[in-house]
Amino acid sequence: MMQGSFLKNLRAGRVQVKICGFTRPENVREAAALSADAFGFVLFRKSRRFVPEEALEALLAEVPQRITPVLLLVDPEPEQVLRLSKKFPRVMLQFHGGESRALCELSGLPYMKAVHFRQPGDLARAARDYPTASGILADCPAPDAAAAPGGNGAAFDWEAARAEAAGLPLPLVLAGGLNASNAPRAVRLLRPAALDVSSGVEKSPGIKDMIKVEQFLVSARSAANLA
Ligand SMILES: O=C(O)c1ccccc1NCC(=O)[C@H](O)[C@H](O)COP(=O)(O)O
Repeated sequence: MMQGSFLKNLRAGRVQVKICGFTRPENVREAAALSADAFGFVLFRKSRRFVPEEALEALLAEVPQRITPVLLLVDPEPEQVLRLSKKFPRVMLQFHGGESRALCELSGLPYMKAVHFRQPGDLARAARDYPTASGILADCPAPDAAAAPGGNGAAFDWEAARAEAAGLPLPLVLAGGLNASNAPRAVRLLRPAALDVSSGVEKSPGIKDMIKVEQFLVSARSAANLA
């Protein structure tokens, strides 16, 4: 059983929120007092928010039952997926590279598949290719100079994704360049099940700013209420 209910119990008029890229236990503890649905931890070595496996236990200990911890991987070895799932059986996995469906399903844990939205059809294809995913996470392709395939604070063309977002057979998690100012437009246009934010609620990479987190939650939730 997964902690929390991220991408489950979805309700019209409420958008779920994942805050991604925590690196410090005290920062997780502070954010846990607010009303997010999932917290993400990046296990990709080249990320500015990289968390080594040995640090996970202390970080996950600060995540309350109602919040889903998400472990983010980029083209991991099958051994790492199996090791993590044995050690942390209550997490959701997020695959942010070119992983096969078989690798995503290997552990039996719930998972999200991230896809870089480049053109119409990308989200629908991902939903077809990963029908067992708990959700399709739509992110912006990494800018040329970026070291990581996510967490770059860049948004894709939401208008271009509108038609397929409306008919997606899996929950849509919208990511990439979100902040408290643009979240209402994102919610109105794409009506995602969840928003995923990292750079837009940070003081510096890996350090979340609680004022920005709170502003983001209020902004996203009130927009969803009106949508
Ligand atoms: O956050 C990272 O450093 C990262 C590194 C490698 C792959 C994915 C990464 N982040 C993934 C996320 O889930 C982010 O929330 C998403 O890409 C949006 O990030 P941002 O545009 O900074 O809000």
